Amino acid sequence: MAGTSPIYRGNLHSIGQVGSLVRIPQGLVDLVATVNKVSITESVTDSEMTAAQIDDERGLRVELIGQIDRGTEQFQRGVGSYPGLNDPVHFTTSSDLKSIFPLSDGERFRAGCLSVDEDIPVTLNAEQLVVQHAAIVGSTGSGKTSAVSSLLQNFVKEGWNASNIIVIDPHGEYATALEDIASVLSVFADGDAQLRVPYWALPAEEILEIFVGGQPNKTFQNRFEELITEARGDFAKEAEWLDIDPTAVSSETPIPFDIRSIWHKIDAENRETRQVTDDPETACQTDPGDAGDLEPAQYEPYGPAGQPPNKGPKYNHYGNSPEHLRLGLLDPQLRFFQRPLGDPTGEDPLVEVTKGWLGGEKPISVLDFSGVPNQTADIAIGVVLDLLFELALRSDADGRGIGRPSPVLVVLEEAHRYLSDSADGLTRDAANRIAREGRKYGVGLLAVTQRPKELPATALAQCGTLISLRLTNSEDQGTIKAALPDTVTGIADVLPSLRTHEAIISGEAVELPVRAFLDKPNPWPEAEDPSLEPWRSNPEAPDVEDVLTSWRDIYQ
Ligand SMILES: Nc1ncnc2c1ncn2[C@@H]1O[C@H](COP(=O)(O)OP(=O)(O)OP(=O)(O)O)[C@@H](O)[C@H]1O
Repeated sequence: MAGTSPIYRGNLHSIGQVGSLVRIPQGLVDLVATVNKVSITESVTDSEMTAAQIDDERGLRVELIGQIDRGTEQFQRGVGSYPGLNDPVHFTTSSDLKSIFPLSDGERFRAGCLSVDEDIPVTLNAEQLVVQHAAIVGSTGSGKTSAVSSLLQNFVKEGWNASNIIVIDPHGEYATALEDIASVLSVFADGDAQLRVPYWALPAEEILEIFVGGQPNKTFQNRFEELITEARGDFAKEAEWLDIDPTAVSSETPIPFDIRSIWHKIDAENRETRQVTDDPETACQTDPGDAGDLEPAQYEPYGPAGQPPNKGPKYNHYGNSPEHLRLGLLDPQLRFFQRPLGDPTGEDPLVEVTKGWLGGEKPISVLDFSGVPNQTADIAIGVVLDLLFELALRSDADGRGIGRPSPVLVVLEEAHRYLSDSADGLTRDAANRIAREGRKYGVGLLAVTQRPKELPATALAQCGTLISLRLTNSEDQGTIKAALPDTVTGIADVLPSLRTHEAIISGEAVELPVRAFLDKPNPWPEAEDPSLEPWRSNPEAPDVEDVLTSWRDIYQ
């Protein structure tokens, strides 16, 4: 064909776009193939080339993917015959494409439209997408956050309005896009909108990592674990709603305990002076302090040159760690870990907490961790993933739990941060367990990342559907090419030149691998790049007073 952009029935057709489709008539059927590569043969040198030769040597490499029955106009995957030599190749028209790409129905929902023909919708199979895991990858600014927002908006709009979708939102980007269809829980909100991840649901080691950070004094750590085990056991004995053998409780069992009382006890041991070193009755306490208010107990200073008061048996054994723990407990950024506290006579507090994470009556829940230090947010996210997976694992298929009776989809923004080898141990294990085993128990994963290279190969291999936006880094492109089926690796060559919100979608949820424009979200997420307009139009110097006031407010 002469030229590459013919106009047919009023529409412009781009011939030979990588990712576009062609039709090859074969008797009663039309074979359909994807264009994988466009080339000019290298067998002729420039000097020998004539215009005619160049025309002759132009080539498309295509991958046969299916056939359309001319009678019924139905498309089916796979081909029954192969083209012969010199068979003509046609571009596909809108009506060909309509019979290839299924419309939204009770099983599929709209994701966007074909790049080569915006009138043809691209739909995704909801069940395959959710249960078989999926990944959305793309360099920064390629449109990942907007893509997730529009997919979720379309999904709910098209009828899946009682779903359990949990969006882990480390940067607070999704609230504006999803607030009509989601419950938004955030770390600094008040009341029911506050995101809560109780510290007592964590093993002792992680609790210390959150509140003390770094490497706490070893003696302190051992004593902390010992006291936690004791406190969890005592709670188990008392609690009416818990049916657990108190002697089987360890420092890791997720049973409530009061961390402030434990701090107060250890801190007092670290400061205690006594008249007689081995007689606790002779402690020289001047002020008992208050555990609830994090006020330390005070003691008389020890006497000079062996004079009483003497140092208590554990005086200064724990170094600065008790003080670091106190400061951690006072830190407003970590307050969301301190709620709810357990009440042995009340109800299981984890029931309310997990109901909140699942969004209550809303189909989506956004867990906004913005404002929390990365390392701490990562641990909290690990706890959420771990508990959700454990609940799904233990839910009966015909019960009222989550997982097999009602699948959960976890949307994991910045997935490389939680799945990679460098992630916190608890978080890495929880995220990888969902990637590996989630589909068996009805926990789906939608991993969103700008660094696919940093995802473990096993996690990417578990993703049945891959939505690849523009990728500019060659290592990331290599990872995605390796993850794509052999039939579409040619298409992957266009990854660096995709336009914003244009993607290659392949895998279980699509009929065929396609190059598509994903829909615009409405409303948009908080993903707009800041504008430089104020640099031209606003001559006043910035005033940060209000910002400082509201920042300080969180320390009240
Ligand atoms: N469907 C779309 N139509 C038009 N513009 C879009 C679309 N999707 C995204 N954009 C624009 O592209 C820009 C980047 O989008 P977005 O923040 O979603 O990308 P991202 O990959 O999540 O970026 P980052 O990794 O930096 O968070 C935004 O300014 C947005 O307005």
